[in-house]
Amino acid sequence: MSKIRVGIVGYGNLGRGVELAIKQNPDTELVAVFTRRRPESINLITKGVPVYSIDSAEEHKDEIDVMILCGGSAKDLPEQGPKFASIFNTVDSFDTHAKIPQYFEAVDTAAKKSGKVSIISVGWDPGMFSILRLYGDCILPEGKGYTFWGKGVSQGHSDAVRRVEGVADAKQYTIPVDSALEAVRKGLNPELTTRQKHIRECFVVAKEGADKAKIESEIKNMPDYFADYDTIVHFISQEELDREHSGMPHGGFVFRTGKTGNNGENSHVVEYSIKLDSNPEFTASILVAYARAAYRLSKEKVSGAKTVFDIPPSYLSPKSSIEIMTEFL
Ligand SMILES: NC(=O)C1=CN([C@@H]2O[C@H](COP(=O)(O)OP(=O)(O)OC[C@H]3O[C@@H](n4cnc5c(N)ncnc54)[C@H](OP(=O)(O)O)[C@@H]3O)[C@@H](O)[C@H]2O)C=CC1
Ligand SMILES: N[C@@H](C[C@H]1CC(C(=O)O)=NO1)C(=O)O
Repeated sequence: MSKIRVGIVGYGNLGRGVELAIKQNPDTELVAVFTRRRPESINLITKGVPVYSIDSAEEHKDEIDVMILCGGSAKDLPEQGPKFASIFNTVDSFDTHAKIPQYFEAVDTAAKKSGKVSIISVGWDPGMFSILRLYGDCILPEGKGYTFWGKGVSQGHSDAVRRVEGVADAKQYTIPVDSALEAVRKGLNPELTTRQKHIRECFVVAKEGADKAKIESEIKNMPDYFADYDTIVHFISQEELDREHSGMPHGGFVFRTGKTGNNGENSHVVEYSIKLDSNPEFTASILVAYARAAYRLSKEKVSGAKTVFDIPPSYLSPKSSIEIMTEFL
């Protein structure tokens, strides 16, 4: 059986994660990586896979079944998402939550015109956690939903900080407020603002001569990323960032608390959790599973933009539904 031919656009943390995830999925193969940098400067883990300039991607459109877009959501995907949807079947991890509606429309217009399928905002949040929130909302309509992340490294927020003028490198930690988390776990159904649920802590390497006060202000006031949070900014050296903050662990929780019964006499607390050693490698594994779904949808001549809500779970797996249903026994 022929393998699903995958391309990667953008070779950063997520791009490397996808390269590794493809090795763990025998029905897929990595065909090529596309980058905005000099291709010869990119050292892949997989020998023999070509690296091309992003500008040459269309020349390879007949060689690739699904292109996985690994650019940053803050600046890259708003342009790359629609552009690549006009040429390839795509999967991406766009995670600027507030901007997902307009991103969906832009990608949908391009994909419908090209007859391609594009699954957007794939990952764990948005992505898997979105699905868990939907289940909770549907199953316990008389209830409340809560999402907590961390403590861990948000790739989206770290990427957004790295794009600030004067920043050479950065990592952002998301820290849940313990008292909020415990109140939810106890089923107290607290009313919590965004600011009451998480703190954001950034470790930033400033470029030589950069205006640190301006950088700090731009971070703390950044709409959709930091403006609604209490944010701490530390300026450190590149050596310290590399030494103390090289990992990208993360994790999170999705809760649903609700009542059932004639007079709401029965209470329920549903909790899902993940604990990740590598945020990018875990996210990449989700992207590759959805690349399998995009491939199957393309064979059914489906086109346009889709979210994770539109994808039958069985399309993620190389196994049959019945096999999956019983294999845990
Ligand atoms: N939905 C979800 O659950 C999740 C979503 N994400 C999303 O994934 C996005 C990508 O994250 P991540 O891979 O960590 O971001 P990176 O900063 O590592 O990479 C982003 C892009 O920057 C370029 N790049 C990478 N390294 C360098 C470098 N050393 N010098 C110059 N350019 C570089 C690459 O493009 P090029 O090769 O073209 O230069 C790459 O595609 C995040 O913005 C986030 O939105 C991440 C985790 C979870
Ligand atoms: N999209 C996130 C994945 C989770 C983590 C997160 C956060 O820490 O704010 N929000 O969603 C990421 O880029 O890591």
